[in-house]
Amino acid sequence: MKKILAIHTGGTISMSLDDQGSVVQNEKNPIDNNAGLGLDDIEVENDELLNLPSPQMTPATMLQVKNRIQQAISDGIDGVVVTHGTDTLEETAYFLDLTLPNTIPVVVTGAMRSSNEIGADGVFNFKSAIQVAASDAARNKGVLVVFNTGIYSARYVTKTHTTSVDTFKDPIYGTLGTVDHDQVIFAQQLIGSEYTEINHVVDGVYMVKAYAGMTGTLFEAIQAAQPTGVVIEAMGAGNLPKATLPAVQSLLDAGIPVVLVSRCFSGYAQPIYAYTGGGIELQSMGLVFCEQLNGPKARIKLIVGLSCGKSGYALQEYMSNALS
Ligand SMILES: NC(=O)C[C@H](N)C(=O)O
Repeated sequence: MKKILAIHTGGTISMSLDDQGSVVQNEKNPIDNNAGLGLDDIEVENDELLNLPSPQMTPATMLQVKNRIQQAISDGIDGVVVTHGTDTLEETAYFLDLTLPNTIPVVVTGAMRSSNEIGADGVFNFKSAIQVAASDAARNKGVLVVFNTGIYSARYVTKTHTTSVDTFKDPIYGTLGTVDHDQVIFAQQLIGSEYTEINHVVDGVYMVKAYAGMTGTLFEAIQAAQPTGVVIEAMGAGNLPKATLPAVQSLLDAGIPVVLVSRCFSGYAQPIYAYTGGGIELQSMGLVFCEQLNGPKARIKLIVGLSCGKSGYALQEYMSNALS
């Protein structure tokens, strides 16, 4: 019999609707008793590690989850499920993907409707995640996100809708697979995987989104805060308004790594344009293009890279390698 560890961290999956119609936290997690799962051939052990709405997750709490999983791997567990709030689920999932060895299945899930709402999706997603975590086919696929029958790579998956149960999508590659009743089916392989050992996380990695008419003000404020790194969600394929350039140059001159992604929902950030503020100029200034990641994920990767001591060329290579 496969043994799966379910690590609960909070979020709507652990919450319920009160008499006023507000979604509130519970002291006792309603899904940690395995009731109604109907999975007699899988042993599930529950660990209430955290009980946080996911906007309160931080890189430090992500590290706590990573350390708990690493301990479970040493203890010989067959697979791990992490339940999590959906707002920052993609960040924790990618953090785990970057920092855990790619061996046993590690599956992150959550819910969009709290436990006592009509059509609550928590138990269904929890069951699907356990099925994937217990599946041999899910090994060596990196950290996975299972939601509303879809199986996604943690590297690309993102929350696309504020309330729909069909919120998680991979805008570049689609699903890796699906959970259909008792079957776990994979249609795609994971290409490339790299894991980085860390035992602490750096602070001071900021993220800012570009907009029409942007000037250097936000970059100056960030520089005044003595950042360890900056991620910019640039426009289109990777361009910035020219009024931002002196302040961005000043960050680079101070030796602060500045990573560029696109603010577009899908596609790749690439140095294509040669006009002032275009990607070609930004790359020659020293900004690092991070091709396929969205802003929050590029920020997680920069935190992981800096936390394991990477700098200079090694950090640039790490950030621009699309397959880790
Ligand atoms: N659906 C959810 O889990 C959203 C909730 N605000 C959270 O992330 O904790």
